Amino acid sequence: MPLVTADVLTDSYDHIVIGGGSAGALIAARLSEDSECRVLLIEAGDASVDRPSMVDPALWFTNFGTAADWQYRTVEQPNANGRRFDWNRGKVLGGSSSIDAAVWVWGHPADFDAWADAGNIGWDFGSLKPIFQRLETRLHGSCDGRRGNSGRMRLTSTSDRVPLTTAFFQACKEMGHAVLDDVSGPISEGCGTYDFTVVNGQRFSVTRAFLLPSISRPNLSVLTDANVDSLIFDGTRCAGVRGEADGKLLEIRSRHDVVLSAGVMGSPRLLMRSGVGDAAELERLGLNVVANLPGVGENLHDHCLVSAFAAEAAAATKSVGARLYARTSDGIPAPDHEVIISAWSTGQSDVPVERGFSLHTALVRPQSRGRLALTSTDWDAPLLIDPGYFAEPADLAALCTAVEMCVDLAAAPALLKQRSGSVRTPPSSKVKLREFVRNNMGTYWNPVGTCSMGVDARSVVDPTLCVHGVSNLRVADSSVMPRITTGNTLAPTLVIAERAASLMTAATSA
Ligand SMILES: Cc1cc2nc3c(=O)[nH]c(=O)nc-3n(C[C@H](O)[C@H](O)[C@H](O)COP(=O)(O)OP(=O)(O)OC[C@H]3O[C@@H](n4cnc5c(N)ncnc54)[C@H](O)[C@@H]3O)c2cc1C
Repeated sequence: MPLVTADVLTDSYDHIVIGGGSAGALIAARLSEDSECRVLLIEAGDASVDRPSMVDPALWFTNFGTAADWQYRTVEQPNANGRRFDWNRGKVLGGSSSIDAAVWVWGHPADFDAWADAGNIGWDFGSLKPIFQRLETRLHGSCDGRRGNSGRMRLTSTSDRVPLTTAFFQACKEMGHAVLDDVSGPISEGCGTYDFTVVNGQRFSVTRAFLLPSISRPNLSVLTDANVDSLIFDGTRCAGVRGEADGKLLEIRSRHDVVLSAGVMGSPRLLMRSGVGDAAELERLGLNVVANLPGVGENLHDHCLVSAFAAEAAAATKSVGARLYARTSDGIPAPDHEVIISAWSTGQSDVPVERGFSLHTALVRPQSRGRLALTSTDWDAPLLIDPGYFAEPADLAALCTAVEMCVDLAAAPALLKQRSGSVRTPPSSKVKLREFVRNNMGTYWNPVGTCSMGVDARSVVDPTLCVHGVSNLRVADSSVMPRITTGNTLAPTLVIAERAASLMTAATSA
């Protein structure tokens, strides 16, 4: 891969993009389509995306705890019986899209309409739908005007139905849920198959989709193994970045906007280290205040996932690729939980892992909010990461109801036929079920929200993704989501990135 080294960098570029992850890789590729625009992309991780653990999507979790994982860890969660959680994030070109589970889901239209209703003009579903379509190519399955067929992200659908998939759909039907064509595009209530960012059995990450086809452009410089330490400000104008690569200190200027795409932890961290954040908190740490933005690091939230049910399967099966979106109560604008069926069993029980199946459920419209903060100005100091799991009691209640719905689903006649031998069910008493959920839930790897987009005093970026109170600086990644989407977060993050690139191109050519 033609990458640059620190010694060939020039003193300034038109744009500097910090973080070559999902959003940053796309933005750098898009901005460099203008051959007059010199773009520098800086990534802390390396470029070895051809290691087997990244090429084979089934090995995604084997990247955990390696050098390609930032290996963040939350603080103790009082509502999860004091447990701490490992939060994996990709530290490699392509970022978390290089180590994720490769599921592709747009989200529910109500998610984006709620962003727009909060004052974020242009972020309603109707406006974003063409961007989702423009991003994707669905290699199998119908597009029928709803989905895209000429975008860079190539998707494989799970259209080959193993008996377990058919039984899952039948059981959903028996429980009164709709059976849909697919649940990968705009989410509706019901069950269906979904798409993966996988082509011919290999991961099709953002690096492959966007960066590799652009990387030999003379106006695009991609520097890996380089850590950005802070932003340079001339007054309140962001003028460039400071960092380190190959043991060399870097100080590089940017003519136009610097784009912060360092992810849900990296972006607020760099803002705060550079003097943009809650003034009192920054002063306490001895940092100079450039802009008082109390919302930086606030609004951290995540989906949480629990394995609800496992059973020995009547026949071994390989892949499933189906899920259900449903509601735990009436009166909410969209489904609030997702049920995933997997062709292996999980949990501590005598159900054999390889010859079992499981139902997992995730709370996909959580109300709880946490925060991220610096603990010190030392780069190596751990971040304070508090997702605030179940800070709102309604979240625990909803996840318990979702687990009960999984148990009922597993008892529906169609799935009952797929079971043989041992099963693992959660406790039936309400009190014990709450304990079960507190003790067994974990991250669904979708944290967002720490540089929230909006127009109120707690927001960090405006609807054009420009940071409030300073100039020449945008944030464009999963951190700007004001509230999490109902599905996994890669596709919406790429929509944010596409929109950021369009807004920037329009601004520089104006
Ligand atoms: C294990 C796992 C499984 C997941 N599974 C799915 C899934 O199946 N489907 C789905 O839709 N979503 C999934 N997600 C979520 C999805 O991957 C993320 O929402 C999305 O990739 C976030 O993109 P981002 O650009 O915000 O951040 P990232 O992709 O994490 O990119 C941030 C980049 O910035 C770099 N960086 C950070 N700090 C600095 C610095 N100081 N200097 C230079 N570079 C820096 C990082 O190294 C990284 O490359 C998963 C995530 C994980 C971790």
